[in-house]
Amino acid sequence: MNEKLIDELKRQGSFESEEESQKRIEVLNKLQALAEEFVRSVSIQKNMSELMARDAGGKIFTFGSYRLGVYGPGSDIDTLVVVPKHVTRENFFDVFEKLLRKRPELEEIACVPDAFVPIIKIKFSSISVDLICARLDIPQIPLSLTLDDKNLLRNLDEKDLRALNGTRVTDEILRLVPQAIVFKHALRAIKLWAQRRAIYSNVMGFPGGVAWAMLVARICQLYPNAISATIISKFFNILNKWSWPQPVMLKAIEDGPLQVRVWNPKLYPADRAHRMPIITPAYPSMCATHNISASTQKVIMSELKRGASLMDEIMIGKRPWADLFIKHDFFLRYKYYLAVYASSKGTAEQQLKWSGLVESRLRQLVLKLEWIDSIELAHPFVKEFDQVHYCADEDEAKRVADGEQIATASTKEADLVKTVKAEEKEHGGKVTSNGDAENKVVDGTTAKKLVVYTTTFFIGLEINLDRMMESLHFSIIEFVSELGCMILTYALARHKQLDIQWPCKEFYEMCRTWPEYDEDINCICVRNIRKYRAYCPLSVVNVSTDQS
Ligand SMILES: Nc1ncnc2c1ncn2[C@@H]1O[C@H](COP(=O)(O)OP(=O)(O)OP(=O)(O)O)[C@@H](O)[C@H]1O
Ligand SMILES: [Mg+2]
Ligand SMILES: [Mg+2]
Repeated sequence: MNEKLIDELKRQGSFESEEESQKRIEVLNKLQALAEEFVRSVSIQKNMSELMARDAGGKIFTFGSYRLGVYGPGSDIDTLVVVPKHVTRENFFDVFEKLLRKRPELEEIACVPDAFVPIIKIKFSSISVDLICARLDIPQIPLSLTLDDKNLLRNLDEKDLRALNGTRVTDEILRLVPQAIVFKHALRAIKLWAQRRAIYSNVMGFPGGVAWAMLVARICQLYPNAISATIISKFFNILNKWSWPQPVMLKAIEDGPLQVRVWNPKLYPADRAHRMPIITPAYPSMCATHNISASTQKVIMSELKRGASLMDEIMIGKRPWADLFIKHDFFLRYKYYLAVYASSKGTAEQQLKWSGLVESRLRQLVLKLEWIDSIELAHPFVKEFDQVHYCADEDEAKRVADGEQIATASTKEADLVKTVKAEEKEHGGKVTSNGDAENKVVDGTTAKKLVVYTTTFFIGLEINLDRMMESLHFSIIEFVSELGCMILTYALARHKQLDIQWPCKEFYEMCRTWPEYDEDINCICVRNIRKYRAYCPLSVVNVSTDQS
C-alpha cells in the first residue's frame, strides 16, 4: 500500500527531481554566506573591529513546506534570517537588499517592509525565496544556534516574534513526530488531498499548511510505528470521529517569559469559540484554525467523512489511491452562488492590495450569511479569479467596476461556466490575467485603453426552503447600495425571496473602512449567480428570479 501511495504521489507531480533539490541546497548555501556578509558589513558600519564583525555571525533557518520536507516543483523556500541585536530591520531592507541586488543569480525582487511580517520576495537561480528577518537580543548569532530556547524571545518586538514563530513551530512539529519520513509522506498525501478538495486555505476559513501538518503529526504520535499508508487511513478515521471542539495538541501548552496571550479557552471567551482548535506546539501556543466557521467546518467534516469511507476501500485494494485525490465539485454542487467582485480602476498593484483586503474580509461575510436562518451553508471557494478589462470610456469602466457588465442576466451564467472551465483546465494554479495585461483582452478591443481589474470570489449557498416558507418576516426587497450595486435578492418561490441586504451592507462597509479605500478607484459588489444548467442533468427547481 505504501509503495503504491508513493507511486501515486510521484504520478501526481508531488516530488521534484534530485537535481532540483540539489539546486535548492546551493541557493541556501549562498543565502547563508550573504546573511553573514550582511551582518559583518553592518557591524563594520557600526565601528566594530573586523574580528568582532565576523564573530557577530548571522544564520538562516527555513520554515514552511521546504523545512517540513513536503515541497514540490513550484514551492518557494521560506527563509528566516536571524541577526544579532545591533543589526536592525531597516538594515535588512537596505544593506541586505543591496547585497542581493549585486548577485547575478537574482532574477526578481520585491520588498514589502510595511507588511504584517515584513518580507523580501526574490527569485534566485529560478527558485522563489521568501526572506524574513528577526533580530535577537544577543550580540552574536553563531552557526550552532537553535531557536528552541524561549528565553531568546525576551525583549523582542512583535514583528520579530512573528518572524521567529514560523521556524519555531515547524522545528517543534518535526521534533515531536516519531518518524520524520513517515510523517513527510503522509503529509504530502494529505496536502494534495486538501488542495484537490479545495479545503486548504487559512484566509478562507479552512486549515492552512501548518494546521494540516499538525493534524498529521498528531496521528503519527498516536501510531509511532505505523507506515504512511496506515497514518493516512487513521487520519481520516480518527478525525472523522473527533469530538470537536476538543483541541488537537502535540504537547501540553507551556508557560513562558513574555506578557503575551497563550491559547486558553478557560480564560478567553474568544478561544472558547474556536470550533476545531489545532494548537501550535511552540511557546506562545496559538490556535492555527481560528478562522474556521460553522460552514467551513461542515465542509471539512464532510470531506473527512468522504476520505474515511474511501480509505476503507483503498486499504483493502478495492480502489486506487488516485480516487482520494479526485478534484472537488464546488462549481457543480450548489444551485445558488454569490459572486463577490472587487475591482479597481487603477493599476495592477492597487488591485492586488484591494483584492487582498476584500479577501481578508470575506470570512466576515460568510459569518453574517450564516446568521440568516434559511442559509444552511455559506461555502467560500478557496481561490479567487482575476481578470483585466479594457474599456472605451469612463462610463464603460464604471459599469465594469460595478459588476454590471460582468453580471448582466445573460453573462452571469457564462461567468460561472468560464470559471468552471478555467478550473478544469488549471488544476492547482490561479486563473489570472494580471500578468499579461498587455496581451489579454477580456472585454472589447485593444483600442479600448481604460483598464479595470476585477477579482471574483465565489460563495456557494445551501438554502433551506422549508425554513424560508416559515419565516414570515422575509419580504421582497430591492436593495440598491450606495455604490450603485444591484439588488441582492433571491427568488426561491413565486412570492418568497431571501433578503441578504444586511450581511452585504455590513460587508461593504467593512471593506470601505480600509484606510486606503478610494471610491474613485475601488469598487465592491455582490451578485447572485445560478448554476450553469448544462452541468446539471436534473432540472433546477422551477423557481427563478424571472418568474417572480
Ligand atoms: N499571509 C500570511 N500571513 C502570515 N503568515 C504567512 C502568510 N503567508 C505565509 N505565511 C507563513 O509562511 C509559511 C509558508 O507559507 P507558504 O505560502 O510558502 O506555504 P508552504 O506551506 O511553504 O507551501 P508552498 O509549498 O506552496 O510554498 C506559512 O506556513 C505561514 O507560517
Ligand atoms: Mg513555502
Ligand atoms: Mg512562502
